[in-house]
Amino acid sequence: RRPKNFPPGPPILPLLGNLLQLNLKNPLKDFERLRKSYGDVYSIFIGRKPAVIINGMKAIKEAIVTKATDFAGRPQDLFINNITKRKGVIMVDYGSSWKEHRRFALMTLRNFGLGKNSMEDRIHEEIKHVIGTLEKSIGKTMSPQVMFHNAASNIICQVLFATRYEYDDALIKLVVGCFTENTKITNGPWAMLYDALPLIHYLPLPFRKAFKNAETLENLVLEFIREHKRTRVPGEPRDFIDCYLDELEKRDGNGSSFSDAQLIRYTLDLYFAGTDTTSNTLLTGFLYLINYPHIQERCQQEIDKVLEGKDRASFEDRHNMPYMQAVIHEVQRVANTVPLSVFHCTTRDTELMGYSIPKGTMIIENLTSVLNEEGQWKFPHEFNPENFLNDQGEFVKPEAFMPFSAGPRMCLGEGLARMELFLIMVTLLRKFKFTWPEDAGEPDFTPVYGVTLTPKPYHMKVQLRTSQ
Ligand code: HEM
Repeated sequence: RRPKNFPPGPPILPLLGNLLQLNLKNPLKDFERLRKSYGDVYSIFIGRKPAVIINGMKAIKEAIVTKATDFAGRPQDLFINNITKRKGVIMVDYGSSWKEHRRFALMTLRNFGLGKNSMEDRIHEEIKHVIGTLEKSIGKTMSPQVMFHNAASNIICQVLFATRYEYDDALIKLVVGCFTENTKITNGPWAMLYDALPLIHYLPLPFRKAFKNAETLENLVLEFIREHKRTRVPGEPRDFIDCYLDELEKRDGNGSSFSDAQLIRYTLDLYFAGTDTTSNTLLTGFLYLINYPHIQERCQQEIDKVLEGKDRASFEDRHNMPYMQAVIHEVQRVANTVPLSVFHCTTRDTELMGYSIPKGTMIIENLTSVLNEEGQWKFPHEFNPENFLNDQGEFVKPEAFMPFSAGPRMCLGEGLARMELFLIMVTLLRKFKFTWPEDAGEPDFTPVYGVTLTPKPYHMKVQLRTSQ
């Protein structure tokens, strides 16, 4: 039963809750349908667990920005919490450990932006390898999926371990395999059964594979940490792990939440959060740009003009590229890369849009409902950079642009992601022309649902631009 004054929702079945009313392979359409019946704030039961779904900019902002700390928790009773051992940052509940670790990562990532071997240098270094891959495909068609995934993976590996891997490296294949399988298990029926039936936790069922994969990943990172401990020079960090080890030394014995075990999970969290998100956004971007050639050409004209005489783009150049900025933001809007954000949880009894929500309730912010919300966008249902341009052709960012979410739990890697998207897209569009292969049929823009939305695999034709 719904508690008193709880947000309304569809009738609940014993044990199953509303599971039968949702397409678990992709609930986005069901969420939209339920919004039409019950309003912007409604509830469903996932088995016996209540969850409040928040839709539309007004309600989402009231929750995660205005009542920020009330809604800044993470559920702690899910399968994924057992996999991540309640450490790291993404699934850690609101509290001092999360705060300390988040602050540390934000500061560290910001410091990488400075000086020699800055974040820009690291990204450009990786772009050279992407260009190398594309050059081998000139005049041919190629599938960009692995290339973009590896680029995003290598950029975050550079930040974490100051290392990059060849595109067919066995270690990276193992890492990607473990993460892919774990994401699938975590989103699948076995994780749901695990959550609903504690008695089955120790049975040899398919979800045990996820624990094994997690152990493999943790052992790999542990090896990196050991190697860093052997070779580091205190006070002269080469990468994120060195920075953390410096911090660990500084805090030693002060009852701090910093530890080797935290570092292992933190490293995995950052790797996981930083790869599929950026690479799926890039894949979506190129899918649209090759199918909207006039938009691609207009980007190239702007890039040529602004970068004339320069050997490479810098992130600062974005201020002189309103059209490119508009295109990248529009790509992020239609890509809707993390459609339901990461689940939140209320940290105390609270209220939202007149409803009462008890402490510990799972909160699902439906970012999809904001990124295509009618009334917030000039063209909510089409790919159109005009959504981010005013009448003078200047770049403007509407309030409803929240692919990184908002409030205290907002994406911690936003700065890095934006820099990657800008530098990669600008550099590649400057050098190459991308087209849809003549024999590829009609493009399918419908993404595949998951924690991140992924475009269906596609091929693109690569040509060197004549003006370069
Ligand atoms: C286009 C790329 C990206 C998108 C669209 C994206 C989106 C998001 C979203 C929607 C959340 C959930 C926020 C919430 O719970 O309210 C999130 C969290 C997070 N993201 Fe990203 N992200 C991207 C790239 C990255 C990168 C490159 C990193 C790595 C440095 C990263 C690290 C994180 C972390 C650590 C969290 C958890 C923050 C916390 O719980 O405090 N993300 N991201």
